[in-house]
Amino acid sequence: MPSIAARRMLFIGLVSRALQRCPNMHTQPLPSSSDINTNTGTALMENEPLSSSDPKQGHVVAVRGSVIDVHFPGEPPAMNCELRIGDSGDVVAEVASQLDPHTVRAIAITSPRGLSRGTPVRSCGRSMQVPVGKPLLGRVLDVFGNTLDDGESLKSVEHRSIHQTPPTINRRIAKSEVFTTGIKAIDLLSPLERGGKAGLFGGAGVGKTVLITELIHNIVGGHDGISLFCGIGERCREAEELYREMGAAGVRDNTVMVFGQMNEPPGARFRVGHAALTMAESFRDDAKQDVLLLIDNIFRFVQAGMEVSGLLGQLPSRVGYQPSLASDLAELEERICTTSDAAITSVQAVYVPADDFTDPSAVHTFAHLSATVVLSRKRASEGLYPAIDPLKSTSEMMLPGVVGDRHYKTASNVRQTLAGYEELKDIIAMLGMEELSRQDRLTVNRARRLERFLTQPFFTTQQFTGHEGHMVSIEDTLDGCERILNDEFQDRPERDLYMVGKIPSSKP
Ligand SMILES: Nc1ncnc2c1ncn2[C@@H]1O[C@H](COP(=O)(O)OP(=O)(O)OP(=O)(O)O)[C@@H](O)[C@H]1O
Repeated sequence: MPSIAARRMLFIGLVSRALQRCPNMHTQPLPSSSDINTNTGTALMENEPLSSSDPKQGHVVAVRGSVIDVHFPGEPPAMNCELRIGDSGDVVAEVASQLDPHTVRAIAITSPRGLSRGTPVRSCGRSMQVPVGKPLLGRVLDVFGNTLDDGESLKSVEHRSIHQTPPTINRRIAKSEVFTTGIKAIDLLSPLERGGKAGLFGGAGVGKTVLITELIHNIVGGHDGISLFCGIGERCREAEELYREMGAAGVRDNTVMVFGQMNEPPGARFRVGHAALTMAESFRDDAKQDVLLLIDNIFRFVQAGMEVSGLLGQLPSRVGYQPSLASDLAELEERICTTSDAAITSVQAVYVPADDFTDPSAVHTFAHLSATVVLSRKRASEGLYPAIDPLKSTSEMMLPGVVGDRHYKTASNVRQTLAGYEELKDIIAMLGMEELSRQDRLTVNRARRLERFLTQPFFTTQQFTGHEGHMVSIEDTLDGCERILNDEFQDRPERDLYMVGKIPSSKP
């Protein structure tokens, strides 16, 4: 057994040998912030010719997947500065760290295919920019603001940096106003906040995308502001479907769609949320219009950040996530807020890996939201769609002063009844319904009818379910729940309440 001193010597030897092999890796002190020129001068025009004496020009010294090390003879560009690589500047990268006074490490936002050592690089002298303003309406864009539809290019439109600071505290306002969706289970148990952030949490295939599409259908038509859909790391097919559905619903003219889907490099998926927020902020701050921001899926943003962090060689933190998970997420989420000008209301789908709600990505996302709608695999397997878990879904709006006494009381009674049924399930499984007291049997009867009443046929699923879609007002939802809790449907079959909209009034 070698002594501690011998083991320490062995470790030091290994480290110094590794450092000799990669002389660029952290052997030189990182420049202090005063060494780095943050004002990197005027931006280079896209097709400006390169000149070998240009201090903004450098060359590639190493390429490892999406990680590109670039040497600049002069001062290196600042963090987050956009780099154009290759003679035509086709490959775009963003400065992610500085290795020594003349070398930066960048993450490719487009595919780095074809790059080699010595390839010329020019610094744009500014961070990545996207187009903003009214010309974006009705368009489908990528992370750079390039159009993905057949319409005109947006190159001549005003551009703005994707990196913006969140509004200061004195510009923010907090209002408690409910944002109705027409979906019974959401409006009753976890009402969304106007100008707030709501999350739709669920594992794979429990109905997040269907729910977000239905929200678009129900809200966008009645919303008199702008809607912005941001697709992060999901399937390209979903983008195409959404584009068609928006056209069919006649709401595309007031909508902007931005996509960085799963076939794009991690750098693009990591930055597409920032690009979408810059566009949303321009509508809020300049046009003073309310914005509805739908994000599918925020977990993919976290995942892209994890990939970028791994490529940069950072040590992973808990469950393999990037050490900067909390700050990456906060940087994005804190920009979504309501100011005295207008509001950004956001609904975000959150994939929960392996249905584990203690996963750091889910835990950190929870912290930013004012309403959480949790989707349950068990309910989905029973066909109780939308598979919203009534006991786990919550909202900060659920206060008598905000939603009103009647709503608060009905929602509490519904939860209590469903929680009571949950507790009785084990006893029923072991001993059967006969062994329950009369009161418990009544609870089971009400709870099963409530569960069925809270299912809802969606407009977006009517092609394959055969049930016609319904939007239900909160009054009709409260009325239906109260009638079930008052045992009006005690003797009616449960299936009569399954996949219906409102319950028709019994009064003539
Ligand atoms: N409200 C609903 N009514 C009927 N079927 C539904 C409903 N919601 C979801 N489903 C069924 O569940 C399937 C998966 O839904 P969806 O694609 O929305 O899941 P997801 O959570 O977004 O999955 P992923 O994480 O894989 O993207 C749908 O194709 C559909 O068959």
